[in-house]
Amino acid sequence: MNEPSLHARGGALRLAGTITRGEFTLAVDISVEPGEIVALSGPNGVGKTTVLRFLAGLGGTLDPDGTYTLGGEDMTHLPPEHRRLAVVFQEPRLVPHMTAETNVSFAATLSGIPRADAHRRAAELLDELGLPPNKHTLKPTKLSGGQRGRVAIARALAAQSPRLRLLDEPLAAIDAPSRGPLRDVLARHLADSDAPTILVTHDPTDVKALATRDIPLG
Ligand SMILES: Nc1ncnc2c1ncn2[C@@H]1O[C@H](COP(=O)(O)OP(=O)(O)OP(=O)(O)O)[C@@H](O)[C@H]1O
Repeated sequence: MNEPSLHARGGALRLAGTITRGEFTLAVDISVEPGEIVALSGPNGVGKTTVLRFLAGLGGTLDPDGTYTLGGEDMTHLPPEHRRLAVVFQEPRLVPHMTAETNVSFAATLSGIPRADAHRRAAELLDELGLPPNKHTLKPTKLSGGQRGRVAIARALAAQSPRLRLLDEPLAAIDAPSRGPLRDVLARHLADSDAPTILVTHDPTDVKALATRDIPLG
């Protein structure tokens, strides 16, 4: 039986096999080492988001002969909430009844950070990502798209020791002048992490600044 992996060690990602989502199928063979940041590239519709959604447990199936492991542990049937992933999806998926800061601190506490530290960490991350202090206590519906995007990035960086980071166009909603500084914030935090990271982006500057390797799909 699969136990919650709250204290499971990190390790390499191995994903191989055929992923199916509705009518769409895609053969993948992806390995990412701890600390590696891999850019998943390819044209619109090739299946980048499908791969990330499958890894997060949000949809899609892997053929019975396929492999999805982290540090050797089979993740295929582990409930999403037990996978210890840090994710940024194209739609920010914030918890609607929580404030910006609570969305971030909640992710930190779920990862084992004590509540007081989690609040401090959330405030620091939101500051670092340029969310004005008077917006920290607002709920997502009171924030702009770019502000919600900043909260989603902060949330993905708040969890301690995630086993895998999945970043799907993390800077897509960010205005052009802020993109460079936010890319630097992301780069700094990712450099400190032992988790394997998969980044999906159409921006070559992101790939150059953030990724250590490119995996073309299709
Ligand atoms: N909910 C869904 N159910 C079934 N098929 C879907 C669904 N969403 C997308 N698809 C199909 O899956 C395929 C891959 O889509 P996906 O979003 O993974 O591509 P992508 O590489 O991330 O594209 P983009 O660069 O445009 O974001 C597409 O052909 C798309 O039509």
